Amino acid sequence: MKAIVKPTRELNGEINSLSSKNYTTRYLLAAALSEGTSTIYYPAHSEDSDAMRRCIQDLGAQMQEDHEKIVITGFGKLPSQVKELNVGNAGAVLRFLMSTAALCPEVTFVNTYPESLGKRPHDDLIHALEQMNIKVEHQNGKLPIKICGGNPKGGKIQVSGDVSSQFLSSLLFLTPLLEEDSEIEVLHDLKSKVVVGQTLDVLKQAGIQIETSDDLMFYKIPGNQKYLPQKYVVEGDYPGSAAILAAAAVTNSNVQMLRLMEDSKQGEKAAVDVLKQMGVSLTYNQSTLTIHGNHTLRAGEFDGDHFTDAVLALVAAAVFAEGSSRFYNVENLRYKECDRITDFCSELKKAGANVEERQSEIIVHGQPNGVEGGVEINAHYDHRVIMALTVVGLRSKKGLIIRDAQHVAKSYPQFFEHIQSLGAKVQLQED
Ligand SMILES: O=C(O)C1=C[C@@H](OP(=O)(O)O)[C@@H](O)[C@H](O)C1
Ligand SMILES: C=C(OP(=O)(O)O)C(=O)O
Repeated sequence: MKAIVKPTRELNGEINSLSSKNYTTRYLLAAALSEGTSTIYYPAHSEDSDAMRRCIQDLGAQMQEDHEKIVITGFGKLPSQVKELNVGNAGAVLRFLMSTAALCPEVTFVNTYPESLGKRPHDDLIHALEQMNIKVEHQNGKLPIKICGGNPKGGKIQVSGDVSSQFLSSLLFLTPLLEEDSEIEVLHDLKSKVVVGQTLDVLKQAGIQIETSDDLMFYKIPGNQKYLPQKYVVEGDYPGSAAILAAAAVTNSNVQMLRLMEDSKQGEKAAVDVLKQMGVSLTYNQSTLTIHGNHTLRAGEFDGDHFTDAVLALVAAAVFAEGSSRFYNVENLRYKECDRITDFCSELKKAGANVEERQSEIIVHGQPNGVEGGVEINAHYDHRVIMALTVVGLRSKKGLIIRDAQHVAKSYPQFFEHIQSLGAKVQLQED
């Protein structure tokens, strides 16, 4: 599918924000690891969250879903002896389930996106699993990956956190179920630290006890715990909504976004502060966020590790700011659906943006008069590239054509419908 994005000066209206992908994947897994019946209200529907649904069902979770909730009876620590799992292109789902799969004798994660997830590294998690009596067969740390488990053991575990926080989150889900107590030490750095807070939040709601150091680098996890069956309510999604906010920030706009909690633990909530710092007016009234864009943005310097999945959308906004912006501490964007520094910058340059890349930074020289556009963009299998380039296209002179725009469904299938409903001139065309 192609998205033909035309220059658009105004966006107005109200959007019922999509449900949080990161909370949905976590609640689904916590429900599956419980032996009782849990209910999740307003779960997200996207390729990634559907991948988690499908895999936990393959592992033996029973589920029934209607338009508002999903009722799940979990398998506890005794999943079905499934041989193969397909996570699609979902990194978090793969990494979280690599630990869960160790409760089965032998599970192979297949490689269905060789050009995207197939290129992402999982070595750090593999090394941690190997310390737990789990044998892992892999292709240089990449898919396909076979987990030979059956009898995983807790104890002292070290895991590196400088490529992805998902490896640590994965271990935090499995270790409470093991017979032995565990201690997890995070080596090097911990990137995307904020999202570990969401893991701990969900584990706490599921009745799991974990002692955590203040810097989130050390954990004590008692063994023999049980996930309690629970009622969970999924809040709105900041990473996806950040793209709508960026679109509103680069146009003349008056947009309300419903269901975005002001006290959310999602790191990408920082998109609100970043845009405020760039001079955009944003206000909350309970959980409705109103944004007024007036076509004017100021540049700034931002530590992108605090809002990993919103960096691309905010870089897109900075493309139109007065002055030069710097998004630093973002090296791990290189290990996502594509290389979100090199690949993203090359698409931005095609569109006419003035950007520079460093190993762990994106520098944007703003062009308040807009970029040229008039070119075709390669999506690189990346939903966040698609959304960010849509933002750029709205304020380009000749528009943009985004190829393979169907990949937006990885996290936000309604993105184009939502932005069209605000008045964005976007046409979708099947190939
Ligand atoms: O734990 C999670 O659900 C996620 C963690 C982050 O990944 P990294 O820790 O690899 O940065 C984020 O980018 C991803 O979209 C979801
Ligand atoms: C990187 C992302 O997801 P994942 O790592 O789960 O594939 C994302 O949603 O932007």
